[in-house]
Amino acid sequence: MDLTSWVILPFLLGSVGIYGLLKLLQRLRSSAYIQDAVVVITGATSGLGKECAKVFYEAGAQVVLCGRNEEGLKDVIKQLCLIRGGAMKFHKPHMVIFDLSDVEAVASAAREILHLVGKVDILINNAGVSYRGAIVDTKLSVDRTIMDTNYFGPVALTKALLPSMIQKKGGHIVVISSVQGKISIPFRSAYSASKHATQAFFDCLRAEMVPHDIAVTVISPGYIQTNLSLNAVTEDGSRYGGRHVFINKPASLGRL
Ligand SMILES: NC(=O)C1=CN([C@@H]2O[C@H](COP(=O)(O)OP(=O)(O)OC[C@H]3O[C@@H](n4cnc5c(N)ncnc54)[C@H](OP(=O)(O)O)[C@@H]3O)[C@@H](O)[C@H]2O)C=CC1
Ligand SMILES: CCCCCCCCCCCCCCCC(=O)OCC(=O)COP(=O)(O)O
Repeated sequence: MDLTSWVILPFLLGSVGIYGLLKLLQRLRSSAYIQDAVVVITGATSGLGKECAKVFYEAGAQVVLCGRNEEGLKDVIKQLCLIRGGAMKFHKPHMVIFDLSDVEAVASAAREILHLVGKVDILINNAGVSYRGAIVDTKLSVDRTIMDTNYFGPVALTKALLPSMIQKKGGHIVVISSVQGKISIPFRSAYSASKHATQAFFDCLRAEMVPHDIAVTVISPGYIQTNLSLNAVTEDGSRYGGRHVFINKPASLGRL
């Protein structure tokens, strides 16, 4: 036998084997982390929230779906119950109905969540609303509406659930911000301001939660085609009702 058969071949096969084993362990560890975990998702009736609900349900999490539209939530739950395959064991999804812009409703929703499932492992602050308008024409009440939903809502829900997470010494808090939480663009002042505030608050929280083993993640997506533009609030508080036209030129700000 030559050098290839005695040294290189066993080395290559061994490396592939070890790599495969590590990958398998990694997969088992991450699915074990999600299996049975309590995952609370706001804005679960549509877009990113609905997709998160599917992914976590499919991985065996106990999902608590939050929203203000009962029929919408029931519809998502029906869709989840049709999912086959994935987790070793599926948990019946829960729903909690409240308007995120009403801080008192948020506090009682947090109590309801803890009563239903006893703890929260992962909180996904996803719900949000868009805004379109010129600053000069926009009523202050509109700025407040956007801040109430996109900033005070997630802040209030997080604060209400935080003591229970600190007590159990662990968990993960996620918030869906936006590229607009880092860069401001014209005619989106209230939205961008709400996302900048969100970024700042959750950055502070991340640092404060280090001793409690609670991870805090701010996610900043770019454009995704969902119902967000459709439901954007305009200068006078009315619904925008249109969709974005994506102009396929890299240099243009086609969605402005
Ligand atoms: N789509 C995009 O391009 C991007 C989105 N994002 C962020 O992602 C998150 C999800 O948005 P996306 O999925 O796109 O949008 P959707 O409009 O599809 O979903 C928004 C969700 O938030 C809920 N929601 C809105 N206001 C309230 C409220 N006051 N109380 C309770 N629930 C409420 C909606 O409920 P209902 O069905 O009752 O309206 C809906 O379930 C938002 O925070 C958004 O800012 C960030 C960057 C890009
Ligand atoms: C060298 C300098 C380059 C500077 C480039 C600036 C580019 C700015 C890009 C801004 C991208 C914003 C992505 C926003 C993602 C987001 O939150 O999308 C949702 C909305 O904005 C709300 O939807 P609507 O359709 O109502 O705007």
